[in-house]
Amino acid sequence: MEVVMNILKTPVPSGVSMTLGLFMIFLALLYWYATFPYSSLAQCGIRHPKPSPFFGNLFLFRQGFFGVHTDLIHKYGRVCGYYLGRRPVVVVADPDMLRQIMVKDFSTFPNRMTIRAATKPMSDCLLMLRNEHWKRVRSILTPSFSAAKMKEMGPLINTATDTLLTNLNCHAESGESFDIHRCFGCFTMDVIASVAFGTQVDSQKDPDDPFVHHAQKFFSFSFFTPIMFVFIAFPFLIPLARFLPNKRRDEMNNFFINCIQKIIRQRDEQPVEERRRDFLQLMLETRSSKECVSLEHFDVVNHADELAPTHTHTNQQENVDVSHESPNRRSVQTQKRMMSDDEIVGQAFVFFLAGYETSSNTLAFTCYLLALHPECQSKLQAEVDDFFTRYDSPDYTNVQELKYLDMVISEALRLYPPGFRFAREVDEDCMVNGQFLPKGATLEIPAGYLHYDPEYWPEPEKFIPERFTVEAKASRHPFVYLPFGAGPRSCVGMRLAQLEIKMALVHVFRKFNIVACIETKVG
Ligand code: HEM
Ligand SMILES: CCCCC[C@@H](/C=C/C=C\C/C=C\C/C=C\CCCC(=O)O)OO
Repeated sequence: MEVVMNILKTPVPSGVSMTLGLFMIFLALLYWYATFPYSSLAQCGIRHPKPSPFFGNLFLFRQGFFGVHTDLIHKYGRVCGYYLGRRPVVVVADPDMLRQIMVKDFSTFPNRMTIRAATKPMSDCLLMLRNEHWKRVRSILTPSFSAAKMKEMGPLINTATDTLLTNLNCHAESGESFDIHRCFGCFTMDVIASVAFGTQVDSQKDPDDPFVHHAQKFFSFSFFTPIMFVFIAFPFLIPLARFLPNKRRDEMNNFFINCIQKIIRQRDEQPVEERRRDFLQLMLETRSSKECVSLEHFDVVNHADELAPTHTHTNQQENVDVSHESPNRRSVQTQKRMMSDDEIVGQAFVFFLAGYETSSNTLAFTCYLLALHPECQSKLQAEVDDFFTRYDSPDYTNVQELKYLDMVISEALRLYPPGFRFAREVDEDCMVNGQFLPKGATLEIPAGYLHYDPEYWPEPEKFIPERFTVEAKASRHPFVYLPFGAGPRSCVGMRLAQLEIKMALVHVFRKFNIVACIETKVG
């Protein structure tokens, strides 16, 4: 008692006890902040791995998405979850549920995952736009990828292919091994610059072409940087991100913005009759447009067209009627068919990037697979040789006769989908196929996982173009093969991608055999 009394008698300075008290309250608040978001998935009955405070399950993804998706789905089921920082993510690998989300209930899920750290011009591009803003821009752009427009692109792509063949011929004659992916990157950059912007970039002739250099800089972005961890743990700080110095990001953004603005100035200075009706011109003409664009029966890129028979079975696009949208999202069904300068630059930016990276990867992986499967390569070469007994050169219409080529490309896209995962946002609490989905969650579509799901793809690791015969396609669920996504928000550039890939490969396999070399990483 004596000791206790002595202790009680010793007066604690009020400043120390106050600080101690405040510190304890701070710790309690910090613990609450660090843990409170991590109940939403469990409340919906969505199973998920145990999240860590502040970062959730972020660190699962250190080695990429594919392995994590496979582990999560095997352990927690086809509808499972995780926390990307504080953001609840529902992984949906149920094909029927995907059909509902991406097509049937599209008006409930029209938006992608929000990336609040995005800066201009990325933040103005179609990938990032939302709701009526997205619908207006998408409806303006869709016609530039119509079948009629693709027919006009054929000669331009053939010109770029001539340069590609010249370069490949130099490599062939040298007898040296070379990086064919780099050749294809320069080819696809030339194609997108030419067909979309009427600009000869000629990156195939300039090994240090600035367009290719800056596009590569964009894709070398690393998500796991110290400052990203701060923003993931404290997302309310993200708006500050755009004010933080980021030399690499700003240099890349400014390069594309300045180049695109220069191309626009050159186009505006051209006599009207000399202006080519390309993708850029279509956007520029909306600056003074008085037209309105109807959004009620929103037209989409129809995957059931003749160029991509692969997709006729997967996820045929219907004209989606979005006029029945929920009251709080009922949109104005017509809007001014206009685009701001920032929107024009934003679309040009994403088309350079998307047009460069995805198609060049697909070309390179297709050649890699054919190099490792010479019997398939010979079968394709036989089809190509037969094609050239009937035609002098490929175009949008006649390439559709090359059925085996389409099967080879489809199988390459299954094994190596450039868009291996993409997302939709849950803007309101809702139910899909009996599963409650909470507002604010992200729905993640694991295309890469679906493409290797043994339930739909026997021996999924094997390269078997015959998986895409008409009969095989008809017997498979359409939403287990999503190389270009599905529904009104699917890839707007699919037709152009398919056309340039097919035209390039027809020319390549008419003239060359592709073989692996000692540097080829097989696996
Ligand atoms: C092999 C080539 C390509 C592949 C595999 C591919 C794949 C994809 C995928 C998976 C998506 C997301 C679809 C969804 O969320 O349902 C997408 C969206 C998009 N792609 Fe592609 N793409 C390719 C080429 C291109 C090209 C050449 C362009 C432009 C010239 C392009 C422009 C876009 C745009 C703008 C979007 C966003 C569409 C929107 O949000 O409305 N893509 N692409
Ligand atoms: C939407 C994911 C697949 C996009 C494939 C697209 C290529 C785009 C090229 C550049 C954009 C780079 C990254 C996209 C950043 C965020 C995407 C939105 C987030 C999400 O939906 O998960 O090919 O056409």
